[in-house]
Amino acid sequence: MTRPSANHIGAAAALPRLPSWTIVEGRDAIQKTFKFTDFNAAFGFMAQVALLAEKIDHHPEWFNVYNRVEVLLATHDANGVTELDVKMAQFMDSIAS
Ligand SMILES: C[C@H](O)[C@H](O)[C@H]1CNC2=NC(N)=NC(=O)C2=N1
Repeated sequence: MTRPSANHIGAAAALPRLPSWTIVEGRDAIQKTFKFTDFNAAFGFMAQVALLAEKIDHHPEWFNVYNRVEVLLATHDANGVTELDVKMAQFMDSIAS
């Protein structure tokens, strides 16, 4: 797999391709809260994302309580949103049920 570009594109440019995500206030980042049936489903989601994160060396900021996973995506090296974040967001959407 080719690693997507880590060039800065910005949250506003990413959002049209990610309709269910929102822009973070005061920071160039995007966010979404995922809800699952239970902790097992939430943690299964996180485990799948963790495998991609290691593969592309790009890691989400997230917070989990029981069936809820709050995700924030940004590329620290670029000080904002890049194609890596778009890819990660699209992958999360594709595996969340
Ligand atoms: C040194 C290492 O390549 C970097 O810290 C990687 C790892 N994971 C990362 N994750 C995210 N979200 N942004 C980064 O800039 C980033 N950089």
